[in-house]
Amino acid sequence: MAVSTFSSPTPVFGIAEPPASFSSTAIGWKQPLRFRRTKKPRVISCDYSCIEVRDVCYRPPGTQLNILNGVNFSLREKSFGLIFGKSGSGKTTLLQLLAGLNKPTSGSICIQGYGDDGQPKADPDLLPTEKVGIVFQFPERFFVADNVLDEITFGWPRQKGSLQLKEQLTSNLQRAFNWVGLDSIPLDKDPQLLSGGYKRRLALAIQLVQTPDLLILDEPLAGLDWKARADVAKLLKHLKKELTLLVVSHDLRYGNRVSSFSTQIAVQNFVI
Ligand SMILES: Nc1ncnc2c1ncn2[C@@H]1O[C@H](COP(=O)(O)OP(=O)(O)OP(=O)(O)O)[C@@H](O)[C@H]1O
Repeated sequence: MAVSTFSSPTPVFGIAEPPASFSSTAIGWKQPLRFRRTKKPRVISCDYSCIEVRDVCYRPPGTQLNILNGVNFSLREKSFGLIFGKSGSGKTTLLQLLAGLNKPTSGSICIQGYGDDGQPKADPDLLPTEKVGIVFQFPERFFVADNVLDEITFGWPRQKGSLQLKEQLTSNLQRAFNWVGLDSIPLDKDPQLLSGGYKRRLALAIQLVQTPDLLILDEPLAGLDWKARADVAKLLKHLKKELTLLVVSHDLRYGNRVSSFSTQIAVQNFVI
């Protein structure tokens, strides 16, 4: 498995050496690092932070074999990263660690702040798992409600005392609907009657209400037709302006085209 990161707002296909701070270790599958940069990074003279996975190993409890061995990568805020690797190489395991569903056996997952000189500003903080959103594969299969509003508010607190939190969530909901372009959809519509692309938008909105800093998407385009793929890819490109995106794919060809994840599909949309 390999991890690529991109910080360019407009991806253009290209290959470059990884920055010094970036390294990757093949996991299970001995694949050398593939790093594709889209453009020369802009030199931004201000502080910034990176989500950093440092020497992470994971061995499931009760087993003798590490699924992940010394994984390292750094993903700058508001950038787009891709985890790709063969089936069984450990992608899902890694995203479960990032989302806090499991803990690394060793190593750490943290946020490191840097000054404009590129030097770490202070000790890193552990990545707060409540700031990580995750959209699993085929999220629409897990829809439980019979209307859009109930679907999106399904996990909200039900207790009386949490009015302030609900107000905050409602305001976030409005923003999330605008972000993903769901504002024209009636809230009483059955989610199962939405098109494939709109179902994915709804799954994204559910996560965006919680205002994550990092949004992980497992195969976000899987099972969609070309139009819905173009639609969702365009949306992801838009979302990258607001938060950090990490996309997981088992399709190596998809990985090879990662830098055109947004642009190729946008071109396809343009041509058609
Ligand atoms: N709890 C566990 N105990 C033992 N082995 C496990 C456990 N969880 C996962 N594995 C094994 O670890 C390996 C990596 O699994 P993982 O699901 O992370 O791979 P993946 O890259 O996401 O695969 P895919 O692309 O097929 O979804 C697999 O061989 C899997 O069988």
